[in-house]
Amino acid sequence: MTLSRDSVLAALKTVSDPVSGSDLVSAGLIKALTVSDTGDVRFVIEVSPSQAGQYADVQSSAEAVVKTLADVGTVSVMMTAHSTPAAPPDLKPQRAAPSGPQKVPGIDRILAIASGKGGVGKSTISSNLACALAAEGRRVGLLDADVYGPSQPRMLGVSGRPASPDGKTILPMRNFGVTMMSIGLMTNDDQATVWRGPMLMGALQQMMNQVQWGALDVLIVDLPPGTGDVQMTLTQKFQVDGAVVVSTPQDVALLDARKGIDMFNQLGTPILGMIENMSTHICSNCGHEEHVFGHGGVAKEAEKLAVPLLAEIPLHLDIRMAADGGAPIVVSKPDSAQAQAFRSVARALVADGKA
Ligand SMILES: Nc1ncnc2c1ncn2[C@@H]1O[C@H](COP(=O)(O)OP(=O)(O)OP(=O)(O)O)[C@@H](O)[C@H]1O
Repeated sequence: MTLSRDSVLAALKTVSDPVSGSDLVSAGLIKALTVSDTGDVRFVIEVSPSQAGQYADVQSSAEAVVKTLADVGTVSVMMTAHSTPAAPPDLKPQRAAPSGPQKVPGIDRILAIASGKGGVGKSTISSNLACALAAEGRRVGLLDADVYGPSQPRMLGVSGRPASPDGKTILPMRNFGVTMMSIGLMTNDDQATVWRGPMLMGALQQMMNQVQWGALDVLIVDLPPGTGDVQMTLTQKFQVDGAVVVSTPQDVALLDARKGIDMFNQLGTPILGMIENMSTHICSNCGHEEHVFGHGGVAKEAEKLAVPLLAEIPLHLDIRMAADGGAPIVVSKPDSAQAQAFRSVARALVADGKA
């Protein structure tokens, strides 16, 4: 027998909601419930912050009741709060320093890889850069925060669900010298689309603080495309040391990249530079080069925005095949020109003390 979602929900129905008087499930407080094949259970209890005090014992009661179920594995419960409307401005001088972005213990630097538009190769760049930094001897972590299309497990050739032997911390995956965790591995495939702000915030914090990253020189965060909740939460809660913005040379991708750069500027995150991906197409048969998406667009944009152009990565069949095959080109064809393009970005970042 394997543990079913329904039996977990039935158990949670026996825990009463101290505010509405009904139970946690009927009150709609249980979110993002997942039950793995091995019976590991995770869910979020989402409450209003003004009422959070009344829920002091609810988290432990919910955990306890699920733990009594047959065939249950580890049980991981998170409590999150809805955001409330902003309070009226306090015109008195502030004494306590506002709690700004925090450093994560054990992680020396956080590097965000962003793009304005989807499908421009942000995840491909993240995985290759992570492997290239590992090849430079750096202790590298890769957090796949792309809730809408997590791809790092496939790109790094790892599968299965992350284990949590003590029910509190999560063991990351590891391959090619890179320690990897994906938010996508915490949910069922169809759940990612219903994630909302507070849940994302809770999940991102869990990824940062509860994953056993070990000591890292750099944690690369592969962000979802655009300028949404994940970007905001990451930069507001954690000290992000730099962002790399990936774009193709096309006008439409560049327009979105500009919005991304603008967002990081507003949030005070240093932009380390831009990477032009799919810069030029190199035919894998004859080596002929053509500029499928135009040429030099990102270089011009980088100059205009006064940020460095870190690399121009060609559109090459080998890069796509390596990504789909679960071993990034930096690992599978380390001597190729394409792999060397990633290696030089990694070397430059290390030389600048950025990674
Ligand atoms: N330089 C390249 N040459 C060949 N194929 C590439 C290159 N860069 C990316 N690709 C391919 O393009 C597709 C999209 O890339 P990727 O998933 O990295 O993009 P993304 O920006 O992370 O997308 P999403 O927004 O969906 O997360 C993948 O199939 C990948 O293998």
